[in-house]
Amino acid sequence: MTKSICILGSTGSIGVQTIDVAKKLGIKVVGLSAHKNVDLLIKQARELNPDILCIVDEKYYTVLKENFPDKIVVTGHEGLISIATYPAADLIVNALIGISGLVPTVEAILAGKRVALANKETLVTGGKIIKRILSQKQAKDSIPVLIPVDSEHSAIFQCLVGEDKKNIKKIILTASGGPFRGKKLKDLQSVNVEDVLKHPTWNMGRKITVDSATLINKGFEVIEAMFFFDKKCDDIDVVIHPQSIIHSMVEFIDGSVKAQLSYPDMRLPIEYALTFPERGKAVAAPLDLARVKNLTFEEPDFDTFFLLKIAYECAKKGESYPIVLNAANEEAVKYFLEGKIGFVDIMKYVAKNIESHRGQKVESIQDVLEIDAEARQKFKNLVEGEKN
Ligand SMILES: NC(=O)C1=CN([C@@H]2O[C@H](COP(=O)(O)OP(=O)(O)OC[C@H]3O[C@@H](n4cnc5c(N)ncnc54)[C@H](OP(=O)(O)O)[C@@H]3O)[C@@H](O)[C@H]2O)C=CC1
Ligand SMILES: CC(=O)[C@@H](O)[C@H](O)COP(=O)(O)O
Ligand SMILES: [Mn+2]
Repeated sequence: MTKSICILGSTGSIGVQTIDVAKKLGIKVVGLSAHKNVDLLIKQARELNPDILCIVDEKYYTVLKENFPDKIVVTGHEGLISIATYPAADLIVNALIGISGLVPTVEAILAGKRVALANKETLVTGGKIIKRILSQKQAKDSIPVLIPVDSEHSAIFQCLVGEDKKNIKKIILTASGGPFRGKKLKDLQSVNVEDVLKHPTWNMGRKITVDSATLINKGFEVIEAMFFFDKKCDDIDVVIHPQSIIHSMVEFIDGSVKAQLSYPDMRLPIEYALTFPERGKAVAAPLDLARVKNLTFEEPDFDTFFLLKIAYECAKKGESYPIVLNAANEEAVKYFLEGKIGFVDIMKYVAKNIESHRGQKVESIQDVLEIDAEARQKFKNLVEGEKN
């Protein structure tokens, strides 16, 4: 059972819930990181007394150091690596957003750590490289080096305990459908940030909430599932399930389907990642299906939410395509949240970035980071070019 953890991104939605779960489980938190939210990081550190703290935005270093003169205080991207490889931690919880989580995941694995991975962009962008690194690491025991925190992948992981992967016929990812389920493109032209951030079932950070509204989040989860469970994207389906009670399913070759259910509460997959192969105390409310009454399912609308279709195409092509998809999307979401582009523009500009991309082989993390940087610049040129 995990005894001590570092949390990369402790001040975010997953990070805060991880602290709650760690406290309930009596797990020691020895390292915390934030990007800019130094006030919350100080509050968390006062309560948890970790050994090491990282504030990525270096202008807050002095504030942190003055508050914790006797602690290790690190900054910037290098600081994240210090947290990700901190000797006293059994397990690293990666709760960062975007590709910022990729190198810390790689460094943690190379340092012999297990990683509870919420940061799906790690596998979207670096899945091929991570898979190669993991294949070279002898698993110390039956516990995988990378444990999924993403609710769907945790659900699949739970369904696969005691199963032979060769008997998997299909993975079925469930999706809430987001705040605009049932809408058509013509209805989405004037939706604003507030509308987009009203997720119907989950309370999450801003970026993933926007990704759930465009459904690219589910596209990323298809790619994430490919790497977690060694399946091709053709064997990974998406079904719209508005209640978010079934967190995903596995269909086996004999036609039997296993599912994992609970109320939508991320503390459950977080706890499972921290306690696997045991189970912890119940943090999520016990499920009362009689109260839920209906569990409904629909086909995804790939025409309106075409980024899901594009994500499948990128998943099939692999190599640089998922990296460009993620980079363009990260930039587009940032522009949208800053009020610089509209909601439908997110999908339009990301699609344009992919259309004009000429695929490249990816052989190293350096390749990933270069392709990412190039794609971000191309996105900016595209948007600025259209504005001028
Ligand atoms: N929230 C959820 O319920 C779920 C989230 N996930 C995935 O988990 C990950 C985290 O999501 P969520 O908790 O919602 O995100 P949040 O935006 O709520 O939190 C992100 C955390 O990362 C820090 N951070 C942000 N940008 C950077 C950066 N460039 N470098 C270093 N640190 C950074 C933030 O610091 P600061 O606070 O200072 O900005 C914060 O601590 C994402 O990959 C998401 O897709 C998956 C399933 C569910
Ligand atoms: C809680 C979680 O895992 C999120 O990824 C969630 O699934 C997003 O909701 P959608 O199902 O709407 O994408
Ligand atoms: Mn998810």
